[in-house]
Amino acid sequence: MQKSIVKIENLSHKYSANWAIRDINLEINSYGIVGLLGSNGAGKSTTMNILCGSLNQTEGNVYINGINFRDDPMRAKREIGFLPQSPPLYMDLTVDEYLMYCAGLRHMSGNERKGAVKEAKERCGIAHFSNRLIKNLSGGYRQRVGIAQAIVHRPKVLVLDEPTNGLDPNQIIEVRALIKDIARDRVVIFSSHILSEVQLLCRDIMMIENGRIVFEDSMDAFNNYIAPHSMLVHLNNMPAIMELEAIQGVMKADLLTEKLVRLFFSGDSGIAETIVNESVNKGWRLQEITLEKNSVEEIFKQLSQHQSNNIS
Ligand SMILES: Nc1ncnc2c1ncn2[C@@H]1O[C@H](COP(=O)(O)OP(=O)(O)OP(=O)(O)O)[C@@H](O)[C@H]1O
Repeated sequence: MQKSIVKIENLSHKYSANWAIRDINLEINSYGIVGLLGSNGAGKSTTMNILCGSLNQTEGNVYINGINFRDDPMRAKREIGFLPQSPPLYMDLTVDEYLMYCAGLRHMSGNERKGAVKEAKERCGIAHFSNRLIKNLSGGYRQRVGIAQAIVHRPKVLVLDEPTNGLDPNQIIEVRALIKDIARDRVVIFSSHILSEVQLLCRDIMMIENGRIVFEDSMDAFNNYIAPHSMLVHLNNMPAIMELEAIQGVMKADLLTEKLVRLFFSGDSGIAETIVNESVNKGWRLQEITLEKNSVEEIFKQLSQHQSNNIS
């Protein structure tokens, strides 16, 4: 049977009296980016810290390449790289000094270190800053150095806790491109509370809310789940509601004002075009159509609701 690259089994963690995460299960069997999405305080950092061996869980097991963290933490840690929310950088070291130091912390031999640092710098696009003090780098380049320290020992699993937080828009684009490239030959677990970022980068998505998984599936399945199901239609000559509800694909029409109606529809993407055609044919004088997308908060609410309905 093929070993999972990452397997999390019934993971729970409690800080003093309060459970921060409860019964998290996850299995990753192929390379690519898995997004961990959750609002503030949902339990992302707790999950990631346990996954990297920085925090000892209260209950459950974490396996990296089949190695149980509890049984052999040293060997499991060799397979994993971690960039925490605040990158662990030494500002008064140069990029080379810092990465050599990190390779040493990863128990790489003297001979091995030089090649590994060179490779990590090239992969992260910082080779030209080898002798620059870290404090003299921009935020985006510091983040690249943070990613380089996390991959210097060539781990097959990389965990990034909100890696684009605090960067300017150009730096965000560059760091995202770097993460995409790095995920070609490893698993990257990436946390964010920005839905659009996770949608852009990730192959799979896991959503946590109040310490519990509320959604876990492919990005495609998620996008289907959150596809808009309603639209606002502004018509100068509003027809009877029954006439609107008779349009194929329209489930329900709610009249909001004399000229504004909300139409609920099933998953059909051609519905807007149908409305335009009907409006032209019947002289409804269409002014505007707006698809109504769910906000992240609404999605969390729906998913949490869905989960508690399933439990009860
Ligand atoms: N060291 C700690 N001691 C006590 N409670 C903690 C500690 N760290 C986190 N918590 C609590 O555990 C819960 C989960 O926190 P966690 O930091 O894992 O969430 P998060 O999803 O990473 O949030 P954020 O996006 O704000 O970083 C929160 O209720 C938080 O207040």
